[in-house]
Formats: sequence, C-alpha cells, structure tokens
Amino acid sequence: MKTTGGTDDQKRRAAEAAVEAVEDGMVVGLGTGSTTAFAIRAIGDLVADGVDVRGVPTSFASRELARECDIPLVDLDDVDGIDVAIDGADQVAGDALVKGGGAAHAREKVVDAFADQFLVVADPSKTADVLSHPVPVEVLPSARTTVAAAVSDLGGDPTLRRAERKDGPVVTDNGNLVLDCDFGEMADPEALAASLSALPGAVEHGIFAGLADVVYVGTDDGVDVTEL
Ligand SMILES: O=C[C@H](O)[C@H](O)[C@H](O)COP(=O)(O)O
Repeated sequence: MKTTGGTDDQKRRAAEAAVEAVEDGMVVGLGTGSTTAFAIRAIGDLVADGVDVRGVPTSFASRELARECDIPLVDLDDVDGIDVAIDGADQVAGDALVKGGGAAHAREKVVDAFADQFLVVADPSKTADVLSHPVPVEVLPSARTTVAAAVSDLGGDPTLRRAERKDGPVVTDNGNLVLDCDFGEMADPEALAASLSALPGAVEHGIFAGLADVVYVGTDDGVDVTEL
C-alpha cells in the first residue's frame, strides 16, 4: 500500500475520530488507502463488539481488509443509501480534494458522493491553501493518447502511472489506466473538474470538489475537525 508524509499515529487519530460517527444499523462506505485502513480496522472493532454495520468497499484493497476485519459487506446495488463514507485524500484545500493515489478514485467517487455524510481523514502533510497535487485521471486503455493530448490542451502535464513491481502501467480495479496530470496550482478546481469530466475516454478524475462534509486531520496530539 502507498505511504504518505504523515505518521501512522496522525492517520489513526483522524480515522478513529471519524469512526465515532458510525452508529448501529448504518451502511458505511469504506474508502481506500493507508489512512482509511485505520478506520476500517476501527469499524471491525465495532463489529466485534456487536454493532450492526454493513460496509460498501471502494476497491479490491478495502474489500480485502474489511473481510480480514469480519465487516459484513454489501454491494452498492443492494442498499438504498449510504449513511457515512470515510475516505482519505492526497491533498485537501477547503472543500476540494485530490484523490486517487491508489488509483481507486472512480469507485470512491461513486460511494463518497452517494453517502449522506462524506468524512475525509487525513494528516497535516495533506493540507494546502490551494490544490496543486497532480490529478489522477482514469482512462480507457484505448483513450490514453487522446486524453493525454486533451489534458495538455487544458494546461496539464500528463504522465502514465507505472507499476512499481511490474514492468508496465498501473491497471485499475476497473481494467483501465491512470494518467497523473500536473496542472500546478489549480485556481478553479471545479471548472477543471468539469473540463476533465467532459473528455471522451476519461472514466473519472481525482478532483472531489464540494463533496466532503467533514475533514478530520490527525495531529501529534489530537484531531482538527473542519465541518464544511
Ligand atoms: O486511490 C486512493 C485513494 O484516493 C486514497 O484515499 C488516497 O490516495 C489517500 O491515501 P492515503 O491515506 O494512503 O494517503
């Protein structure tokens, strides 16, 4: 699993604070990543204590971890709604996020946007005044070059994400490729998000603008909570 600049204690504090919002009978969206992993483990502890929670995983990795933690799982098709989704971020600036460092952002966006409450868990290395983290864009394999050209036209610098332990590209859980697109500082993330969403062959991008309800940032001695 990808690691980031924050410490495990910071991530755990943020995750455990967010899990306090999980109540008996809830359907919970299970995000992806090293920070959310602490939340999934804490939800597993609730389940072990007899709390009735059903999880909707956002990736192969979150499904696997939730299974290890004996969290009952359901598909999105099987539920009328999601009460709370808990998910990490690669960068947070106000109510806008960049996600997809683990290439899970397409399914994450479906689950996080559908939830009544989307709780973001992060550490201080993720916070910024303005988003500048490269934006992952999941693309159909056949659209790699056309989307890359369109991203360049939008002022971005696209790089095909390569696997670390395989000679070739990262392939998402949906069988697609990822272009990491560096736009520098994004003055208007919502407008950029709309432009990326309009590109033929771009399945989903990692800008989550206006979706989060609460951001929990774990620090060395507590948690900073921002309600949006
Ligand atoms: O695709 C992965 C997700 O969007 C993650 O939630 C994001 O990359 C943050 O992961 P981490 O908590 O490991 O920094």
